[in-house]
Amino acid sequence: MAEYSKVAPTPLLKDELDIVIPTIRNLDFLEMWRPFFQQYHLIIVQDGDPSKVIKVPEGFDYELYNRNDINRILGPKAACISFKDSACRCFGYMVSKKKYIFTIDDDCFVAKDPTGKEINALEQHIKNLLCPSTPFFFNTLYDPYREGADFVRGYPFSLREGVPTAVSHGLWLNIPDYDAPTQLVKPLERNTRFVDAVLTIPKGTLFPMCGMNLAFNRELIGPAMYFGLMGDGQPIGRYDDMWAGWCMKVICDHLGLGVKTGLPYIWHSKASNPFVNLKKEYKGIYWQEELIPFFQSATLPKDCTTVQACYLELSKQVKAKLGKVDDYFNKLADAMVTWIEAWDELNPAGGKAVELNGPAKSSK
Ligand SMILES: O=c1ccn([C@@H]2O[C@H](COP(=O)(O)OP(=O)(O)O[C@H]3O[C@@H](CO)[C@H](O)[C@H]3O)[C@@H](O)[C@H]2O)c(=O)[nH]1
Ligand SMILES: [Mn+2]
Repeated sequence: MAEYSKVAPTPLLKDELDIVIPTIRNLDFLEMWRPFFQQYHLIIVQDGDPSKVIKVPEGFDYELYNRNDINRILGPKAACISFKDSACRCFGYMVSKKKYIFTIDDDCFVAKDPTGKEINALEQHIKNLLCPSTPFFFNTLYDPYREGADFVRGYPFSLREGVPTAVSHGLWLNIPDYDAPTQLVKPLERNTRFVDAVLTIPKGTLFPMCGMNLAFNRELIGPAMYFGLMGDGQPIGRYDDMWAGWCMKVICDHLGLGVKTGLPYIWHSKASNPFVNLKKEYKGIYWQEELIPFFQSATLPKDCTTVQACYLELSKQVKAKLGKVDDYFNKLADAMVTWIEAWDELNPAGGKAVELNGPAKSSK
């Protein structure tokens, strides 16, 4: 079980954590994060036109991959990495060699808590990841491992050790991550509610995972964090993180790993165009009425004891049960297999990841 303490300072993990940023824009937002991010290595996944030069502010240690790099490193397997969609960020998870990942969008800024203090979102994610989760029994006083809280009366002592935390899902002030129809009917709605809580998502419960402010233990669950085929040439968009969240949660439940949501908050500054979003999402809005029952009833065999084995089994079930919903899911099932093949190629089991050709640019 990860070392954590209610009172000792949160470990920086600066040599064990990479920050992955998908981008089609400039990275000026890093200036606001500099106090919290400067000590960490950044993996920047440049989407769209690879000939565009993305300027990284001075003083950050980074590696940057554009589409040419992805194609060069993965060859034909690059087809599983989306183009012209934030889903491309998962390439950063694959090439990282660190134990932890934090991914953030380039229109997310430092938020303030109700006292006006700037929130170090990365520090809170690290706290969440180093602290156990409690998926088997709900603690009504929220996170029992937090200073000033504990397990409440009636909470089984046999369950109080908790389980390792695989994912920490943060939230957003200002522009909430709403779907296009909700954005259209509530264009002016802003999230001003700061809820001071971290919750373990109970076993057997799915949730809509947003990739905007997300951290995970790459060694525990990395191969399941495939942000599915979206964007250019695909019939759907803005379901990349949702797909990853559903697959990840089924696997975490099977392997006895925890998933948390709540703190930390970031300040989401830019509402993407609701009409463009509607075009990307509309098939997903009705497909998901079939996808959710699929994931809710998905079971994995006992002999699936690694994330890769679970993921490949899930891809088989996707093909068998969702292929009839739309041929897209046959393609997605194949892409899930390709993703695992590429992951294992770049991250040989047990060994250091193979240095395949390296990034296009880096600060080194
Ligand atoms: O083609 C693209 C578009 C964008 N990006 C980068 O991805 C993130 C998110 O982009 P943006 O903030 O414009 O979009 P949102 O609607 O706010 O994103 C939310 O919806 C989810 C869609 O999957 C996403 O995970 C959420 O954050 C920025 O960093 C863009 O630069 C891209 O790489 N390619
Ligand atoms: Mn955004």
